[in-house]
Amino acid sequence: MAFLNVKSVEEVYKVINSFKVNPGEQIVDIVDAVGKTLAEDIYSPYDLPQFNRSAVDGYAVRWEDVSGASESLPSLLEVIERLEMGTAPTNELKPGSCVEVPTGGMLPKNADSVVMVEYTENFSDHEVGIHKSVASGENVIIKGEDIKKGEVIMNKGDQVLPESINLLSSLGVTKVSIVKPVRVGIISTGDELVETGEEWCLGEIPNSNGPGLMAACKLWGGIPEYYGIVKDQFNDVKSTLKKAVNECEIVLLTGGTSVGKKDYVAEAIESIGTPGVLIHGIALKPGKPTIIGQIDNTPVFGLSGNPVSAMLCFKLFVRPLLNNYTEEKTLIGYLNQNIPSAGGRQDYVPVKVNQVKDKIEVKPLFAKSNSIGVLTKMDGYIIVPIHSEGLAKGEKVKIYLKERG
Ligand SMILES: Nc1nc2c(c(=O)[nH]1)N[C@H]1C(S)=C(S)[C@@H](COP(=O)(O)OP(=O)(O)OC[C@H]3O[C@@H](n4cnc5c(N)ncnc54)[C@H](O)[C@@H]3O)O[C@H]1N2
Ligand code: MOO
Repeated sequence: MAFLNVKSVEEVYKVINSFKVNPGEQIVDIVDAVGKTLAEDIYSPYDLPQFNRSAVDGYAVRWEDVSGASESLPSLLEVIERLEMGTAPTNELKPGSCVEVPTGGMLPKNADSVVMVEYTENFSDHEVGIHKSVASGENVIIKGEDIKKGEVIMNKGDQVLPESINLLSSLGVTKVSIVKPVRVGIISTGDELVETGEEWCLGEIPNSNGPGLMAACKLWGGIPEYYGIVKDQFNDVKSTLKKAVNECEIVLLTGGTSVGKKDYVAEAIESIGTPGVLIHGIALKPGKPTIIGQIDNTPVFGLSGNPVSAMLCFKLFVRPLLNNYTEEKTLIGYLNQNIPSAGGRQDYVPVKVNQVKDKIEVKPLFAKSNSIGVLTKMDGYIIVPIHSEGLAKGEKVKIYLKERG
């Protein structure tokens, strides 16, 4: 039986890394680019800041005019201008003069430092006493100190974050080119399935994989295209798959991956185009019967009908193709009981974590891959390596936390 020739997870990643998913590029408003991948390097059109600015509310001075100033012997300076925020000074400093500046305000020519207002005393509208000396450059943000004109501020391939939008806005950049979100076709196969929201009879079940996978696509930067429920009929699976392959960059099917009489997914993939099925069977639990194929240039995934397996295999194998990859968050904890394993396959065991005093306690949730409830009860997974026959109580483990985007 084809899928008994299982491939290791590493071999699967080699196949996945060979896939070229190229949805093209698109220019969007910067706020709409958040979470997306940049398709271009971005160069700064300006120095940042664009002018020498004060970091404090105070008086812009020439440092030598206030050297030696103290409470008992203040330096007396002429106030030649009181600068309003958002305007440029109209005067330049001459020896013995100063300009009052607000935080962020532009420094007049020849000013090299700013004395904080707390260390000054207004003698009149045009005279201020300075009670403290400053070093040259003190309380000043120099033009271009943050970013230089022409500097690469973001690289092609970077993920756009809210803080990137702040930076781009500060430089007047309003649109950027991003990699278009990947369109992912989702087909739920199964005679027993009804759409969520519809009534169902005993023996039938609501299609939970369809909405679950659509949500996963959305969360991780793809655009889900839902093709509905398809009965376990070879021709129906084939025609829907063909349509989805023509319209999407990746196609997912759920159900029909095993070796049951009405499991047609592998056959349908083979019947449409080449190279067809590349992998059928992975040394992985849950997810053993997973199918990975390619029809012309479109990767096609036959995910197990079992929801725990479908969601895990999406995360492991489909998500890296969505151009939205961020490092997985992990935690270190200690098992509170033994976990047996058959060996010869990599086990992903759902776990709950609890902080007990100064230690993270890890409780395995021994759930079947059809136990949907575990998807919300679990905090993450731990991995039992392929050649291990289990993990022992007290063992230190890495927890791959359930991700939220
Ligand atoms: N003889 C063997 N049988 C099975 C093997 C095996 O090695 N030899 N492997 C088992 C494993 S492991 C898995 S995983 C499943 C994979 O089954 P299929 O992908 O063919 O899925 P179905 O049989 O269609 O459904 C399995 C299960 O999931 C429910 N399901 C299906 N679709 C949905 C959906 N959209 N939403 C919610 N639930 C769904 C379905 O009702 C079944 O209960 O094969 C084992 N069998
Ligand atoms: O591989 Mo299956 O998802 O364990 O039941």
